[in-house]
Amino acid sequence: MTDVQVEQLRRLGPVVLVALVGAGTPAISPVGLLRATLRVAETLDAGVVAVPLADHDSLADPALRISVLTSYADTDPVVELAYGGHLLPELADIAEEERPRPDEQGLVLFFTGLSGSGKSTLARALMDRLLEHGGRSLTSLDGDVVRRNLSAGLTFSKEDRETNIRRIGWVAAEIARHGGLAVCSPIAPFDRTRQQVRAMVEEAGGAFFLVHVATPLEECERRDRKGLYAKARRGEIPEFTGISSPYEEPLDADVRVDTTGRSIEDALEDVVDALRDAGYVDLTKAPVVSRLVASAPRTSTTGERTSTTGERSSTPGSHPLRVLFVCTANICRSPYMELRSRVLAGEGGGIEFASAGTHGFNAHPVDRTMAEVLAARGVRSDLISAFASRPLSGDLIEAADLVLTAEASHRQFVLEEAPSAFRKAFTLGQFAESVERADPGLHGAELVTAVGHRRAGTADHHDIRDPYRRGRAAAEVSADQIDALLQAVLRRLAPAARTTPATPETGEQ
Ligand SMILES: Nc1ncnc2c1ncn2[C@@H]1O[C@H](COP(=O)(O)OS(=O)(=O)O)[C@@H](OP(=O)(O)O)[C@H]1O
Ligand SMILES: Nc1ncnc2c1ncn2[C@@H]1O[C@H](COP(=O)(O)OP(=O)(O)O)[C@@H](O)[C@H]1O
Repeated sequence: MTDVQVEQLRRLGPVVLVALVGAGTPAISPVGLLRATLRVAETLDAGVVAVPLADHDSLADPALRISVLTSYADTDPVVELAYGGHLLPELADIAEEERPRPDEQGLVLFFTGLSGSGKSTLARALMDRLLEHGGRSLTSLDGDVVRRNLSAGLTFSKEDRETNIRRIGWVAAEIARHGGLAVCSPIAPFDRTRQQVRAMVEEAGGAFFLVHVATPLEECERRDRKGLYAKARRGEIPEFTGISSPYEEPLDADVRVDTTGRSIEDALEDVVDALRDAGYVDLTKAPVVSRLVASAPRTSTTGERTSTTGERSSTPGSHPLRVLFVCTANICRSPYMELRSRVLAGEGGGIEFASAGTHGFNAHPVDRTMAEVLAARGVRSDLISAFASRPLSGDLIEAADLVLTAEASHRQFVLEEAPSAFRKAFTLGQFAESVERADPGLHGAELVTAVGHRRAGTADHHDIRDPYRRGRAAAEVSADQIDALLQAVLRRLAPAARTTPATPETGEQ
């Protein structure tokens, strides 16, 4: 309440102050609002009534607010407070207490930059760090993914780009309003639209943190991962940002990162440091362990749940859990994982296993050496000979509930193909380490969801080296490593299944 408003009240004579204290007060909590109203009433000839109202903030429904107020007022006039003025000094302490600490405030991390500058890559790497850290609900609004869903059908005209960015801004602001953290990574080439997003987020009580991925056009064009720059230069794509459509460099970025000649980890540190210095989140500190399980939403028992990132997670009993293993060519490590899992999980585990390769051939058999190792470890020869390799596709990732890769580079590939899979894609080693840390009471799909919200970081020792063409001994080493990890994972994913010992001597027949 401001000095202008109190003056207005004084002129009215005896008044009843109606504090609308329901959900939907954007800038102040119901308790804060009531405390402030009572304090102001002390200085006036005023009574106070607290009325809970579901959503009186909604400007779309002023009729509700007015009808509630008029029914309280009966025949007395209803007066709305004027806008403007300065906050009363006697309310400063309440306002101070109401202000969320920066590390609790809703937060929008907005990456902007040219196509190929590294926005998605850095945003994904940051999300990994945030997920390892835990403690905050996290939503990804990647440019490409938004274009396929929320903004499907929009073109790249100036007008449609602005609509696209405002949509992202609106969703991000709603996430921030509820204390969540949104990571957005569109090109967002226009300063005015970025400013609009900033205003929307701040109006919702959130903080807006702008990361300018300032990789120069020449470097983006040199990378040209999707071949779009070449097409744009040939005139095959009109209005291409940087070539035939402008990119307005931000002057208000919280951090500016040029990724040229730098590793992803190195470039990410600039963002991590800036976030820490701004007081929003300190990813250089130890993770928030206590929220490990509490923050992970449980799946409901009534059907499939679609998360904010669009990935699907199965409800126990609704369908078998679908696990997809991924390596390079899908002839050595991932077939081993797939076929060996079937043996280790046995019947009744409620899990379906599949595999694919980031550079998989179509319909190649299992590598001969690995086939021998599989046979020696109890996998039936008809299963081995029926195996046919295949390349990884977006559809396969989409259909899986859990994607486990041999190496971190495979996981990176998966996320480039399907950025929204970030909660369900892990290296096998990373997932095994994560399940060890998760609530021991969680299994199956619930365990996958929990680990998706809080996982171990990736580490070099998680990678399973490629034994292809390195002889039987190398294949055995990889097989031992995989077996140990599969045992750790399967006994938690499917505790009801019989999980056989890992060693060949005692292997399943
Ligand atoms: N004409 C044109 N200009 C720029 N980009 C184009 C265009 N046509 C298609 N693409 C692909 O779409 C991705 C950019 O979409 P955005 O939604 O982020 O763009 S914008 O913010 O609305 O300007 C962008 O993806 P990223 O490379 O991930 O940025 C491109 O792959
Ligand atoms: N330091 C770095 N940070 C981010 N990306 C990098 C870096 N170095 C090289 N790259 C590569 O640049 C490309 C950036 O692609 P992407 O993240 O999809 O960009 P954008 O989302 O901006 O279009 C990726 O192939 C990535 O591996």
